[in-house]
Amino acid sequence: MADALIIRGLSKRFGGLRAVQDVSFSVKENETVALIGPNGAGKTTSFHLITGFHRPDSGSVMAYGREIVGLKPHDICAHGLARTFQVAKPFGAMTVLANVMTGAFLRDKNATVAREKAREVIEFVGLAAKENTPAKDLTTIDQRRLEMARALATQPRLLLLDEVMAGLNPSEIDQAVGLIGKLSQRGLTIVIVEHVMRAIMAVARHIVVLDHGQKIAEGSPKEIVENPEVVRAYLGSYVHPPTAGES
Ligand SMILES: Nc1ncnc2c1ncn2[C@@H]1O[C@H](COP(=O)(O)OP(=O)(O)OP(=O)(O)O)[C@@H](O)[C@H]1O
Repeated sequence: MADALIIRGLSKRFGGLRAVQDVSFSVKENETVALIGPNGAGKTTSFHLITGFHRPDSGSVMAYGREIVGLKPHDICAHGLARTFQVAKPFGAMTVLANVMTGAFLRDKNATVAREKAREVIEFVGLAAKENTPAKDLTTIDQRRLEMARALATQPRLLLLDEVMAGLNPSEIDQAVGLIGKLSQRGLTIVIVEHVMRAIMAVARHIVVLDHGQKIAEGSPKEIVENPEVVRAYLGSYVHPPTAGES
């Protein structure tokens, strides 16, 4: 399979803090890759660097054969990379439909076409009954659905999901996992930042682990949960491998 995204030597400092240090990884087309690591590891900053919200100090981001470092977020979105935000930023007073149409307008300025496209993704994420609800009145899971719908309305090839499961209860997490699975079946390439490990294990085929801005491991979910350095830096609180003497 061809590479959708090739990241090489990505670095970003904030004053003296090296938020992302020489990070490299690739994402193949139609693959779901998870970016995990402890708080402050540099995951969201990596998303900001990939999607043009921050400019890296050094490094390269090739998306579908084109260098996108230096492009504006809008142009990166037009190139097929859409993202959600850790803290949802809908237009609160606007309805679900109007919010999603703002995404659809990227591809088509015709309001009728944009409305049609927006309705299609609203239906897909399960918000059809609430298309006229103001965004500020949505529950947490519906706000996440709206975030995804806004991103999907831009018709991306690659979707970057930043902690879309934060604050969801277990059954809502299952619904979100199901939705991500359906997107992958539709052919979308997905990069997901998430702390909910059982969700990561369910959706990701490949995992990249960051710690203090550096990549400390990458591999299949099985390789990652068995990696002692990853367990030490991050997974210790989630996975308890047998200690000496246990079977
Ligand atoms: N705009 C900024 N200015 C200064 N420091 C920043 C800025 N953005 C992020 N940082 C710092 O960079 C480091 C990496 O932050 P980042 O948000 O990328 O981590 P993260 O892995 O996404 O964490 P979390 O899991 O808590 O969301 C942190 O120490 C953070 O405080």
